[in-house]
Amino acid sequence: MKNEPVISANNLNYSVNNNQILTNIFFDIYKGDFVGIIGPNGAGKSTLVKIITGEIEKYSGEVSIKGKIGYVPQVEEIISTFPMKVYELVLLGLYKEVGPIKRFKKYHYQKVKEVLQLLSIEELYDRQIGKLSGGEYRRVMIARALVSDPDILILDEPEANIDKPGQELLLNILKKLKEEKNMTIILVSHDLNMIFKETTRILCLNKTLHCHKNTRDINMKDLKELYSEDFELFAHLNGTMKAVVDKHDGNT
Ligand SMILES: Nc1ncnc2c1ncn2[C@@H]1O[C@H](COP(=O)(O)OP(=O)(O)OP(=O)(O)O)[C@@H](O)[C@H]1O
Repeated sequence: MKNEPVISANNLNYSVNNNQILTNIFFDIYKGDFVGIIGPNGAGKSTLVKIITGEIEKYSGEVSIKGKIGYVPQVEEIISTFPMKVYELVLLGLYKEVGPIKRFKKYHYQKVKEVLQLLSIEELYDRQIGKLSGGEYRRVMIARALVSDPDILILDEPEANIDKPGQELLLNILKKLKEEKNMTIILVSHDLNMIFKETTRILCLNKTLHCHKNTRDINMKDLKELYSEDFELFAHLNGTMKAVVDKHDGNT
């Protein structure tokens, strides 16, 4: 029998100004799951993530979370004039633990070094964040999410602005976190190649939950339903994605 879920949504509904954004969402996510959340633009993926992280509080239904969450939000522009060094940004990930009054201790700085090392960016420790490349900045944001040793890591479109080698590196890091720490990982992404390559479960979301299955059980029908008539174009634009889908598509 499986353990208790670490994230559980029970009849979750969310609307803003009478605009229904999420409807009747039920799902359970278990420790060590590597979950991909996919769906078209405006499907409510980021909204769902913000509900899980607690950023959005006024929803109806129940969402229960067991464990500490590390969150890498969708790409924000780097404010190049903002005078902050990489280690200072990563330390902000420990802010909840240290609080507004206490100062960071030596071991907090050590923790920052360790997490930068894990992500192979230790040489960025002292760099100004405004001088980082887009890919470097993404990894620093992941470091900030990981520095507090979360049980659950949530990443919202982390592949944006990163080149192919950078994406491979990112996937390898996520794989390592799952294998070595049995971390629960949630990855929101439009890159279906990336999603199909490493995730174990997929949530297909478009305002309602179309399906929640093992990645290997997702088929073309599920994806066509999710992306509707735009799917053929979408598949074409994604190029090799179709091959990945076909590989998994044992039923049609
Ligand atoms: N604060 C808000 N006020 C009004 N509408 C909102 C608000 N936040 C989100 N929405 C709407 O909710 C819907 C879902 O948005 P959300 O950002 O969650 O989608 P998404 O699936 O993450 O999209 P994308 O793939 O484009 O990032 C959109 O139609 C969006 O315009």
